[in-house]
Amino acid sequence: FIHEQTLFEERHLRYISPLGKGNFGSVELCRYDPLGDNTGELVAVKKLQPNKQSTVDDFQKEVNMLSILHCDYIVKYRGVCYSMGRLSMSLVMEYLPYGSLIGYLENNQHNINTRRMLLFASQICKGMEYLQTLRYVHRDLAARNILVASESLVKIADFGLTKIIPSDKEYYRVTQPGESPIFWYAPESINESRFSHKSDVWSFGIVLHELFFYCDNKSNPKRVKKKLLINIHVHVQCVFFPFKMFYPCFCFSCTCRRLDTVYSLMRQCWAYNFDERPCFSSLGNQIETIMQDERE
Ligand SMILES: CC(C)(Nc1nc(-c2c[nH]c3ncc(Cl)cc23)ncc1F)C(=O)NCC(F)(F)F
Repeated sequence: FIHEQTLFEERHLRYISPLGKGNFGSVELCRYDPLGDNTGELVAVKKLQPNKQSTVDDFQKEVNMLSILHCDYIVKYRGVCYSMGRLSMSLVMEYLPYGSLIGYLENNQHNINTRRMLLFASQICKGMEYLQTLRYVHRDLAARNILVASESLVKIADFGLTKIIPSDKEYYRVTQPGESPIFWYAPESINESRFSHKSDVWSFGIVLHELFFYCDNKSNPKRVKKKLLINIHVHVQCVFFPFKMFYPCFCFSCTCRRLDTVYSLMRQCWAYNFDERPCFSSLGNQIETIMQDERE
């Protein structure tokens, strides 16, 4: 079934530049300019590229899932654009000028402070709490999939891998795992292709690491893992217990007086047994508490 969808006419959608390649599609920056005088709004347009992994049906599901999300911490869906006589479809989303969080951290690593990163972390928590109320499992929570809307607002984006947990289960089992970003995956997701809100919590722990300890390339998760892959064959424990890998290179670009409390948040998210991991509301409360302390 098609939700009431705002229709963008292809002839008014002016291509500006490529934004990037996400799950199942490339996203372009366009201006929707029906008046033809360049006063139209900038939008991010995700074109479907049906391939072995994704069909038009999957894309329609992603559109339907996004179209019902209304949350300050989730990228806004604007509508759809049909082209080639409804043969191909594009997803139109709001354009956020500051780009992805990972790019923002790389470009601003020396002038973002602990308070701002705690604020971003609590906003991601709130966005994930909202998704959980709809039984959505994001399955690709990572700083590359968070957008920066302003100096004080981030939003969760890229719902290409998101699944809805059936009402009679507490997890979603994926049949054909795609090119899995295993470094952000919980052990049960790697071992059994099992995804739940608690596997999103594990990924949130990695995002916390990206936020707080992303001070330069050498401590960024992918490079740390690559270095390990090159230097030694990675023991299971290194992938499943990121803290074993990170602790030594916990460097600080920000003088965070609360290393132990932020680090304990990550440790909670990285509990091997998913039942022992906190839920997003508990994580949100703990982050708010650290923010209060930071204020004193
Ligand atoms: C695949 C795509 C395009 N990649 C990028 N988007 C944007 C980017 C910059 N501003 C944006 N406004 C809206 C949207 Cl959907 C993307 C962007 N900037 C850089 C990207 F690599 C993307 O969707 N990434 C996930 C996201 F970053 F959105 F979480």
